[in-house]
Amino acid sequence: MVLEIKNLTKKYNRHKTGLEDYSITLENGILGLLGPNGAGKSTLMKIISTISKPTQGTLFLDGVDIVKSPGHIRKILGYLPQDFGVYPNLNAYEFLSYIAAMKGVGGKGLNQRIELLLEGVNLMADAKRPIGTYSGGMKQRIGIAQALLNDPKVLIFDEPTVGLDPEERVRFRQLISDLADNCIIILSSHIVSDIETIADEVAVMQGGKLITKGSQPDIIKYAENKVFEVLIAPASLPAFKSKYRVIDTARQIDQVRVRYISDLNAIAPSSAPVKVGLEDAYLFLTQNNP
Ligand SMILES: Nc1ncnc2c1ncn2[C@@H]1O[C@H](COP(=O)(O)OP(=O)(O)OP(=O)(O)O)[C@@H](O)[C@H]1O
Repeated sequence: MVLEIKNLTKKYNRHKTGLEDYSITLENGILGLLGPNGAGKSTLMKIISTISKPTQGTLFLDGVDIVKSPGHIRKILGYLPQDFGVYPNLNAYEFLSYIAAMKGVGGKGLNQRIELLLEGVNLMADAKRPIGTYSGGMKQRIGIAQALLNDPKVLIFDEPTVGLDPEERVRFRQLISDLADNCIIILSSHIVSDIETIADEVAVMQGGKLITKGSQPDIIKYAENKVFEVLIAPASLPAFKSKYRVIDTARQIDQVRVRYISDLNAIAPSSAPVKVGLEDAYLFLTQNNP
């Protein structure tokens, strides 16, 4: 499948723009959306899910205009919104059966599919108690399961790992990695490491705009030779922070190890370059595009 998004703009009102002239082309595989609060990640996901209409721009899925024909994507869409709500009195079976009915998914295999999904998100043991008694992470997992009910070909997860413990994060990754060959999967996260372990490609967004999209090695290249480490006295840290863009600090016995972004010709004395990762590149890119 190919999803072609061109010159997408979403204006909520005269003062609020969610997306501005946003163009991106997606094919099967996992795209990680990274961006600070207000970058436009949810706005983009809502427009692709046809929950929200763009002010301008086009979205074509395999050549079909999904703004004009939303039904074309809805029947193959799985969507976990950021503010996913549940019916607290229903148990997991009942809830998934209800969502299946809403999506027009039925047939003989439905119960088996529901069980498979409940196993996939590790909720089998709790499937018969009301969802209202679930923890936040368990509710999130039922949200993940409902998105997968209709065997989707376009899967959109807005902050899917919120509330999941490390073990459940791994389980989530496994669940969606298996689908990525035949599916366009888009997921947003504030946790760079979640995207890092799973995404084939990464799109970095800020202020409603796409800063860049590419494979992880391509994105990481932006920060090469731009990130350094130095040991300084704790008392010098405030002055250091006012001069450099500090990414991270780690307290040593009587010093602080500071990781920071700088041009090579402006680094602090005794600094050493570091091997950069996706988080460094993300911070570098969003810092340079205020
Ligand atoms: N319904 C709305 N009405 C007015 N402005 C909105 C609305 N929804 C989003 N916005 C604004 O659009 C911009 C993009 O918001 P969006 O929720 O898409 O960002 P985000 O990247 O998903 O952020 P977060 O990570 O905080 O969820 C923000 O400035 C936000 O305040």
